[in-house]
Amino acid sequence: MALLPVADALRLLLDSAAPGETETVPLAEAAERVLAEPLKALRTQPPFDASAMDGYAVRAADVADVPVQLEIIGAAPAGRRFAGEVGPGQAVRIFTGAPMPEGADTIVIQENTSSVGEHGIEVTETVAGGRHIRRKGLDFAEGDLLLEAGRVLDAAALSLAASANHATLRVVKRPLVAIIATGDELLPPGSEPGPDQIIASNAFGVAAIAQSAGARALDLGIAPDRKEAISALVRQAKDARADVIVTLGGASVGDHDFIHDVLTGEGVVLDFWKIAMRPGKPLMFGRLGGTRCLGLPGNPVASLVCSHLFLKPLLAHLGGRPHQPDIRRASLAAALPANDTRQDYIRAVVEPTPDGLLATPFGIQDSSMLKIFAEANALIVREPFAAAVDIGAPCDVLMLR
Ligand SMILES: Nc1nc2c(c(=O)[nH]1)N[C@H]1C(S)=C(S)[C@@H](COP(=O)(O)OP(=O)(O)OC[C@H]3O[C@@H](n4cnc5c(N)ncnc54)[C@H](O)[C@@H]3O)O[C@H]1N2
Ligand code: MOO
Repeated sequence: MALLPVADALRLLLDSAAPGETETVPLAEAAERVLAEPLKALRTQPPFDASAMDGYAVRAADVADVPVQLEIIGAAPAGRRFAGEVGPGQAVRIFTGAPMPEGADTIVIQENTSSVGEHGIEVTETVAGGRHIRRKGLDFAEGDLLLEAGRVLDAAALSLAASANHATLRVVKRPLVAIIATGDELLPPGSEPGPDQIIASNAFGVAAIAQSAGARALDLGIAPDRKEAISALVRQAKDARADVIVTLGGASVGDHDFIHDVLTGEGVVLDFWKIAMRPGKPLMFGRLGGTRCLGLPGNPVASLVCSHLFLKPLLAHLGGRPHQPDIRRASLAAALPANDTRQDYIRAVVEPTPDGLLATPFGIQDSSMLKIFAEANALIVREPFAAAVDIGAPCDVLMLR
């Protein structure tokens, strides 16, 4: 049977994947969350004409000719306005952020004054009317639209929401990803493996990728290669109301590869199984009601490459986040042979040179090899049936970091 092209698999996977439920969170917990509804200002900022400088609130007409002496009739620190009115020949000591007193129409900064006795100043520089005054509503007015729905709440957005007097924000719920490892040979890190056992590694990288896409990861541990044991964890994932269930391993066709049977047995309707990609050929995707199920191949590099290419955009869509793979042009530092039927993702180091990016592929690309994956910062992407190419040929690279 012909393998499904990567682009078709991605289309099926993202079909109808849209942001789901929303929740209200305190502002202090809203960083990097996705705003679920447009945000309007609950107040006007500044709520009054305010001084932008430390100095004196005066009448511009009084300081048209300098030097001139003025009488200080009071003070206006930030948070406490001067109650009276500034008359001719008078000034009010004022500080940045304080409301402008009645009668004054400009600010003389204190550097342009000197003290005269206990209650007077001499103004040494003239200043035009309206200087150093922040007008009421300069930043925003009550009712203004401040942030669009879908905005990822970065530093400026959070401070703006706070300034507009929102103590909580309505955000898109972070999708929950339940991760199930499978395999009799697997033990968690920190164990003492027997002679035929290895350490389970995939869940950690997959969880990290899920979290980088704004999701929560729930590691349900390792099921042995028994259908009932795997089914039990799939049900546990359902009970936890996972939006996405990810299984690791058992996706291929061996005698101990049960994921296909378990998922379909649990009622999963498969959208696809096996795609034209290396690594990652046995990738499986289906739906169990509203829950999406992604069966990742067990080989560690296949698990992670499939997570970058499929799980990440799926979670971004479900969480209402933008997702744009970072694909760039580079030239090859090594010749590559002709490609076969599968789209190839080749671990490589991409580095800048005066002539542009240079991509150096690792020589051996077995999909069990994590060390070179950790050294790689990119994947060279080769189309199915791509012709053999020489050193220096252009190529596409998917940047990973
Ligand atoms: N006859 C065929 N055999 C295989 C095919 C095929 O098309 N026909 N495909 C190969 C490809 S491609 C891959 S990828 C693997 C994936 O198979 P599975 O998804 O069934 O994975 P497993 O057999 O369970 O494990 C493969 C390998 O990865 C190790 N593994 C599994 N889970 C983890 C984990 N959580 N952490 C670390 N390592 C893990 C496992 O021990 C195996 O060494 O199938 C090929 N075979
Ligand atoms: O996914 Mo397998 O790792 O293509 O070899």
